[in-house]
This record gives sequence, structure tokens and C-alpha cells, in this order.
Amino acid sequence: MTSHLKKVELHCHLEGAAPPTLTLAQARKYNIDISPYLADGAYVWHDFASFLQCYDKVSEVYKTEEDYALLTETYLEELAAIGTIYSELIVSPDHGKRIGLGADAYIEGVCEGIRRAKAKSGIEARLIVTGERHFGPESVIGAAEYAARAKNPLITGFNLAGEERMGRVADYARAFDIARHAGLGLTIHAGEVCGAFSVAEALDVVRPSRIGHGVRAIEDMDLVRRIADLGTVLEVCPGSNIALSVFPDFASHPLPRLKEAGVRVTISSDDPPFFHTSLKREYELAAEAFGFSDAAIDEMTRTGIEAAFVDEPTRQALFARM
Ligand SMILES: Nc1ncnc2[nH]cnc12
Ligand SMILES: [Zn+2]
Repeated sequence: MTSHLKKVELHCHLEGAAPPTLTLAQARKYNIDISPYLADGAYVWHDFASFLQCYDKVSEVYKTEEDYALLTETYLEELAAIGTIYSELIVSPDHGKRIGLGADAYIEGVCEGIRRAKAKSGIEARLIVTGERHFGPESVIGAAEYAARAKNPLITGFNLAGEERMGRVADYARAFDIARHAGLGLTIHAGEVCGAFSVAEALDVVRPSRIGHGVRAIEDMDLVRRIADLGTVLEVCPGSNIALSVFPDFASHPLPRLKEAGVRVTISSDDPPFFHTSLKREYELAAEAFGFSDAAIDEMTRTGIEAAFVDEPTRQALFARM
């Protein structure tokens, strides 16, 4: 039971949090056949590549500013209802462009959803703009330029997601330089689909304060020690890792070993309904599958606040709510 614990989430892709019922209603509204990707109330995919394809197709049924406001408000209210005080949502302004809505209207819809949720429940939220590796380095640079130019106080971070097997981190270094120069917090998906080398590369080339997943660092204990020494925070998403077969089961998942080795770890849900999970379930797994005490779970939540891409007064206000 973790319902009494305050919660924080640093790693959730906005469209990846779309409830299947809402996606179905949206598809019907726009007369889109979503049946190859959504059947019997569940998203349909079978490996990482087909998951990314399903994700992109599901995203296409959210088309207007109001659609994005509703999606954002719906997810944040779900989080607030389980005691979540802070959420960072990974968003892709490029996607707004691709669907013809435009990046500004896409972000404005998401920001409206954040304002509505905050007014209802007090949940605090920020946005991490992401580039998608499978759309190539130029598109990722475009995303970084957008985030840097936006000067939107809710956009506080920059990420690199998508097909980890495409290109090397160095191909995307310029995008991270742009984001760093704009004062954005940096995080990067690594060590999820690819092995420890991808985490080492992210540290060598970008040196972000956080890594998305990073769990395959466990394949190289020297690297684990380096992560612990640097104080790099891992955004660990156990349910996602099991659903994508990064590890066969929770017993072999490295979260406890990473924590034991002194790595600063946090827990998140990634793309919850795609992976049959939720932040609520991730906290319950922490207690039940991994055997963490309430104190150990609180420690991970506090690490999340320490690593959050927020200004200091907001960080202190979040600590005060713990
Ligand atoms: N788990 C994940 N890894 C990489 N890119 C993603 N985009 C959405 N979910 C993702
Ligand atoms: Zn992710």
C-alpha cells in the first residue's frame, strides 16, 4: 500500500499517457480508424519499433488546442488523485507541426491543461520538450531551438527520445548545446533499448543532470560507479522496462542494485497505458515487487524533487508538501 505516500513523476510522455477510452472517443470524433493500434481497450504493439509506431498513430487523434488541454488535464488530475504533487511531461512541439496544429497552439493547449489541473488540485507541472531520434538530427535541433525561443516558464527541460538505435548521441550534441545555452534542464533517453555504452556516451557528450531509464548501465559496474559519483539522477520506469522486455521480470530488474550502489534513482511510468501501468502501480511495485520501505520510497520521491527542472522557490514549496 503506497496510497498514503506523496508522489512525484519526472518521466512521462504526454501522448503516452493518453487513456485508451479518450483515444477511442477522439478517433471516433475525427472519423479515424484506430483499430490496428487500439483493440479491446488496449494499445496494440509487439516490440519497441511497433510501440513507437503505435505511439505516433495514437498521437494523431489529438488534433486541436482543446484536445491537448483535455489530455493534459485528464492525466494530471489522475496523478493528483493518487497524491502526486509534481509532474514533468515530455512533449513534442514537432508533433504539433506534423498534425498541422502548429507548435505554439500545441504547447498552449498543454499549458492550459496544466493551469486547469493546478486550479483544481494544486498539482505542479512542467514541460520537457523532446526531440525524436527517428526524425533525425535536424528535427531534434529544431525542437531545441523551439524550446530555447519559447521563453515559456512552463518549459524547463530538453530531452532526446525515440528510436535509441538510430544515430549516436554525438549526432545530437548541437541540440543539447542550444538547450543548455537557453538554461534548460537536460535529460536524455539512454540505456533503455541500447546497452551501457549509450549511457556512457550520453555522459561523455552531453553530461545531463538526469538520464531517462539508464537501467542498462547495470551491465558495466564501472559505469554505475561513475553515475553514482557524478550524482546523475536516473528516471527509472520499471513497468515500461518489463513491458518492453528490457528485463524478463521484476526479480531481475536492476532498480534495487542501482540504489544500493549509491545511484540517485526515481520512479516514473513512461507511457502508462501502453505498458499496462500507472504511477500508482509503479509506487506499488516499488513496495511489493522490490520490497522498498516507505522511507526508501520517500527518499526516491525527494530525489525527484531535488532533480526537478524547477526554480528554487518551487522546489522548496514541493519539499514543504512532502
Ligand atoms: N520509452 C520510450 N523510449 C523512447 N522514446 C519514447 N517515446 C515514448 N516513449 C518512449
Ligand atoms: Zn520515455
